[in-house]
Amino acid sequence: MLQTDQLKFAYTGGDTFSFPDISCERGAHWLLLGQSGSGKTTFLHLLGGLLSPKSGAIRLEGTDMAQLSGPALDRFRGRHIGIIFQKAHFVNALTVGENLALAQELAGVPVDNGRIAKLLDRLNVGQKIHRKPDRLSVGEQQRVAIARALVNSPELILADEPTSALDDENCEQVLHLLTEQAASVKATLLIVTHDGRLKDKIPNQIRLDS
Ligand SMILES: Nc1ncnc2c1ncn2[C@@H]1O[C@H](COP(=O)(O)OP(=O)(O)OP(=O)(O)O)[C@@H](O)[C@H]1O
Repeated sequence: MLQTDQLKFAYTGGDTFSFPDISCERGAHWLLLGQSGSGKTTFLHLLGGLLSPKSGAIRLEGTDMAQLSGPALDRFRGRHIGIIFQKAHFVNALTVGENLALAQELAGVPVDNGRIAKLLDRLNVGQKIHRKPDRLSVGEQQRVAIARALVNSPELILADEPTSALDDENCEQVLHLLTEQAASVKATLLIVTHDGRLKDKIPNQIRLDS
Protein backbone atom coordinates (compact mmCIF):
# COMPACT_ATOMS: atom_id res chain seq x y z
CA MET A 1 0.00 0.00 0.00
CA LEU A 2 1.32 3.44 -1.04
CA GLN A 3 0.05 6.56 0.70
CA THR A 4 1.07 10.20 0.76
CA ASP A 5 0.04 12.80 3.30
CA GLN A 6 0.29 16.57 2.71
CA LEU A 7 3.37 16.25 0.55
CA LYS A 8 5.16 19.52 -0.25
CA PHE A 9 8.29 20.08 -2.27
CA ALA A 10 10.34 23.09 -3.40
CA TYR A 11 13.21 23.28 -5.87
CA THR A 12 15.97 25.51 -4.50
CA GLY A 13 15.02 29.05 -5.49
CA GLY A 14 12.34 27.69 -7.81
CA ASP A 15 8.85 26.22 -8.03
CA THR A 16 7.00 24.96 -4.97
CA PHE A 17 4.45 22.13 -5.09
CA SER A 18 1.64 20.85 -2.84
CA PHE A 19 0.67 17.39 -4.04
CA PRO A 20 -2.73 15.74 -3.55
CA ASP A 21 -2.89 12.92 -1.00
CA ILE A 22 -2.94 9.55 -2.72
CA SER A 23 -3.73 6.06 -1.49
CA CYS A 24 -2.99 3.10 -3.77
CA GLU A 25 -3.78 -0.48 -2.76
CA ARG A 26 -1.11 -3.15 -3.17
CA GLY A 27 -1.27 -4.49 -6.72
CA ALA A 28 -3.41 -1.65 -8.12
CA HIS A 29 -2.50 0.14 -11.35
CA TRP A 30 -2.65 3.95 -11.51
CA LEU A 31 -2.05 6.75 -14.00
CA LEU A 32 -0.61 10.07 -12.90
CA LEU A 33 -1.82 12.72 -15.35
CA GLY A 34 -1.33 16.47 -15.68
CA GLN A 35 -0.26 19.22 -18.03
CA SER A 36 3.37 19.69 -18.94
CA GLY A 37 5.12 21.38 -16.01
CA SER A 38 2.44 20.39 -13.47
CA GLY A 39 5.02 18.39 -11.47
CA LYS A 40 4.40 14.78 -12.55
CA THR A 41 8.07 13.82 -12.77
CA THR A 42 8.77 15.69 -9.54
CA PHE A 43 6.00 13.68 -7.80
CA LEU A 44 7.35 10.42 -9.24
CA HIS A 45 10.85 11.25 -8.01
CA LEU A 46 9.47 11.96 -4.52
CA LEU A 47 7.58 8.64 -4.51
CA GLY A 48 10.77 6.91 -5.67
CA GLY A 49 12.90 8.50 -2.95
CA LEU A 50 15.04 10.35 -5.52
CA LEU A 51 13.96 13.72 -4.08
CA SER A 52 13.19 14.52 -0.43
CA PRO A 53 9.97 16.36 0.43
CA LYS A 54 9.99 19.70 2.25
CA SER A 55 7.24 18.29 4.47
CA GLY A 56 4.67 15.51 4.58
CA ALA A 57 4.84 11.72 4.54
CA ILE A 58 5.25 8.99 1.89
CA ARG A 59 4.33 5.59 3.29
CA LEU A 60 5.15 2.41 1.42
CA GLU A 61 4.00 -0.75 3.21
CA GLY A 62 4.14 1.12 6.53
CA THR A 63 7.58 2.78 6.15
CA ASP A 64 7.65 6.58 5.95
CA MET A 65 10.27 7.18 3.27
CA ALA A 66 10.39 10.89 4.11
CA GLN A 67 12.12 9.87 7.35
CA LEU A 68 14.88 7.92 5.54
CA SER A 69 18.01 9.39 3.99
CA GLY A 70 21.44 8.43 2.66
CA PRO A 71 22.32 4.73 2.43
CA ALA A 72 19.16 3.64 4.30
CA LEU A 73 16.98 5.34 1.68
CA ASP A 74 19.11 3.89 -1.16
CA ARG A 75 18.72 0.37 0.23
CA PHE A 76 14.99 0.81 0.81
CA ARG A 77 14.52 2.08 -2.75
CA GLY A 78 16.58 -0.78 -4.19
CA ARG A 79 14.58 -3.43 -2.36
CA HIS A 80 11.07 -2.06 -2.59
CA ILE A 81 10.80 0.23 -5.62
CA GLY A 82 11.46 -0.35 -9.32
CA ILE A 83 11.80 2.78 -11.44
CA ILE A 84 11.58 2.91 -15.23
CA PHE A 85 12.89 6.23 -16.45
CA GLN A 86 11.78 7.92 -19.66
CA LYS A 87 15.21 7.23 -21.08
CA ALA A 88 16.95 4.09 -19.85
CA HIS A 89 20.24 4.59 -17.98
CA PHE A 90 22.61 1.63 -17.88
CA VAL A 91 26.26 1.11 -17.01
CA ASN A 92 27.50 0.56 -20.54
CA ALA A 93 30.76 -1.03 -19.44
CA LEU A 94 28.69 -3.92 -18.02
CA THR A 95 26.58 -6.48 -19.89
CA VAL A 96 22.80 -6.60 -19.63
CA GLY A 97 23.02 -9.45 -17.09
CA GLU A 98 25.65 -7.61 -15.05
CA ASN A 99 23.48 -4.47 -14.99
CA LEU A 100 20.67 -6.51 -13.40
CA ALA A 101 23.12 -8.11 -10.96
CA LEU A 102 24.31 -4.62 -10.01
CA ALA A 103 20.72 -3.63 -9.18
CA GLN A 104 20.63 -6.56 -6.74
CA GLU A 105 24.04 -5.74 -5.23
CA LEU A 106 23.13 -2.08 -4.72
CA ALA A 107 19.94 -3.14 -2.93
CA GLY A 108 21.99 -5.39 -0.63
CA VAL A 109 20.29 -8.59 -1.82
CA PRO A 110 22.19 -11.70 -3.01
CA VAL A 111 22.74 -11.86 -6.78
CA ASP A 112 20.38 -14.45 -8.25
CA ASN A 113 21.60 -15.28 -11.77
CA GLY A 114 18.76 -17.78 -12.27
CA ARG A 115 16.15 -15.10 -11.62
CA ILE A 116 17.97 -12.61 -13.87
CA ALA A 117 18.07 -15.08 -16.78
CA LYS A 118 14.41 -16.06 -16.30
CA LEU A 119 13.25 -12.44 -16.13
CA LEU A 120 15.13 -11.49 -19.30
CA ASP A 121 13.64 -14.55 -21.04
CA ARG A 122 10.15 -13.56 -19.95
CA LEU A 123 10.70 -10.15 -21.52
CA ASN A 124 12.06 -11.68 -24.73
CA VAL A 125 15.60 -10.37 -24.30
CA GLY A 126 17.12 -13.51 -22.76
CA GLN A 127 19.44 -13.96 -25.72
CA LYS A 128 20.90 -10.47 -25.08
CA ILE A 129 22.14 -11.24 -21.55
CA HIS A 130 25.83 -10.99 -22.51
CA ARG A 131 25.43 -7.91 -24.73
CA LYS A 132 26.35 -4.37 -23.71
CA PRO A 133 23.18 -2.25 -23.35
CA ASP A 134 24.29 0.32 -25.93
CA ARG A 135 24.31 -2.47 -28.55
CA LEU A 136 20.56 -3.06 -28.15
CA SER A 137 17.64 -1.46 -29.98
CA VAL A 138 15.60 1.15 -28.12
CA GLY A 139 12.75 -1.35 -27.67
CA GLU A 140 15.14 -3.98 -26.29
CA GLN A 141 16.66 -1.43 -23.92
CA GLN A 142 13.16 -0.62 -22.68
CA ARG A 143 12.50 -4.32 -21.99
CA VAL A 144 15.81 -4.61 -20.12
CA ALA A 145 14.89 -1.48 -18.13
CA ILE A 146 11.58 -3.16 -17.17
CA ALA A 147 13.46 -6.35 -16.20
CA ARG A 148 15.85 -4.33 -14.04
CA ALA A 149 12.94 -2.55 -12.34
CA LEU A 150 11.43 -5.96 -11.52
CA VAL A 151 14.56 -7.84 -10.49
CA ASN A 152 14.14 -7.30 -6.75
CA SER A 153 10.36 -8.04 -6.85
CA PRO A 154 9.43 -4.50 -5.78
CA GLU A 155 6.17 -3.57 -4.06
CA LEU A 156 6.02 -0.40 -6.16
CA ILE A 157 6.85 0.15 -9.83
CA LEU A 158 7.11 3.71 -11.09
CA ALA A 159 7.25 4.38 -14.83
CA ASP A 160 7.90 7.84 -16.30
CA GLU A 161 6.29 8.38 -19.73
CA PRO A 162 7.00 4.82 -20.89
CA THR A 163 4.90 5.08 -24.06
CA SER A 164 5.01 8.69 -25.22
CA ALA A 165 7.71 8.06 -27.86
CA LEU A 166 6.10 4.87 -29.21
CA ASP A 167 3.74 4.13 -32.09
CA ASP A 168 0.31 2.62 -31.32
CA GLU A 169 1.39 -1.00 -31.61
CA ASN A 170 4.44 -0.60 -29.36
CA CYS A 171 2.45 1.57 -26.93
CA GLU A 172 -0.07 -1.26 -26.57
CA GLN A 173 2.73 -3.82 -26.13
CA VAL A 174 4.65 -1.85 -23.47
CA LEU A 175 1.48 -1.14 -21.50
CA HIS A 176 0.62 -4.84 -21.62
CA LEU A 177 4.14 -5.77 -20.50
CA LEU A 178 4.13 -3.31 -17.62
CA THR A 179 0.73 -4.33 -16.28
CA GLU A 180 1.40 -8.05 -16.75
CA GLN A 181 4.85 -7.90 -15.14
CA ALA A 182 3.62 -5.73 -12.26
CA ALA A 183 0.87 -8.30 -11.66
CA SER A 184 3.45 -11.12 -11.71
CA VAL A 185 5.20 -9.65 -8.64
CA LYS A 186 1.92 -8.21 -7.21
CA ALA A 187 3.38 -4.73 -7.36
CA THR A 188 1.53 -1.44 -7.32
CA LEU A 189 2.13 0.24 -10.69
CA LEU A 190 2.07 3.99 -11.15
CA ILE A 191 2.57 5.38 -14.65
CA VAL A 192 3.27 9.06 -15.22
CA THR A 193 2.01 10.12 -18.63
CA HIS A 194 0.42 12.70 -20.79
CA ASP A 195 -0.22 10.03 -23.43
CA GLY A 196 -3.96 10.24 -24.12
CA ARG A 197 -3.97 6.65 -25.42
CA LEU A 198 -3.57 5.30 -21.87
CA LYS A 199 -6.50 7.18 -20.36
CA ASP A 200 -9.12 4.57 -21.21
CA LYS A 201 -6.90 1.62 -20.31
CA ILE A 202 -6.21 2.29 -16.64
CA PRO A 203 -9.23 3.62 -14.75
CA ASN A 204 -7.46 4.65 -11.53
CA GLN A 205 -6.20 8.16 -12.19
CA ILE A 206 -4.54 10.94 -10.22
CA ARG A 207 -4.53 14.38 -11.84
CA LEU A 208 -2.07 17.15 -11.01
CA ASP A 209 -3.13 20.66 -11.95
CA SER A 210 -0.54 23.37 -12.22
N1 LIG B 1 15.86 20.42 -11.11
C1 LIG B 1 14.96 21.41 -11.17
N2 LIG B 1 15.23 22.63 -10.63
C2 LIG B 1 14.32 23.62 -10.67
N3 LIG B 1 13.09 23.51 -11.22
C3 LIG B 1 12.77 22.33 -11.76
C4 LIG B 1 13.67 21.22 -11.77
N4 LIG B 1 13.06 20.16 -12.37
C5 LIG B 1 11.83 20.60 -12.73
N5 LIG B 1 11.65 21.90 -12.37
C6 LIG B 1 10.44 22.71 -12.60
O1 LIG B 1 9.34 22.13 -11.92
C7 LIG B 1 8.18 22.15 -12.75
C8 LIG B 1 7.61 20.72 -12.87
O2 LIG B 1 8.52 19.89 -13.58
P1 LIG B 1 8.21 18.35 -13.83
O3 LIG B 1 9.32 17.82 -14.67
O4 LIG B 1 7.92 17.70 -12.55
O5 LIG B 1 6.85 18.49 -14.69
P2 LIG B 1 6.06 17.41 -15.56
O6 LIG B 1 4.62 17.54 -15.19
O7 LIG B 1 6.70 16.08 -15.41
O8 LIG B 1 6.30 17.97 -17.02
P3 LIG B 1 6.39 17.22 -18.46
O9 LIG B 1 5.04 16.58 -18.73
O10 LIG B 1 6.68 18.36 -19.40
O11 LIG B 1 7.53 16.23 -18.38
C9 LIG B 1 8.59 22.75 -14.08
O12 LIG B 1 8.13 24.08 -14.13
C10 LIG B 1 10.09 22.71 -14.09
O13 LIG B 1 10.64 23.83 -14.73
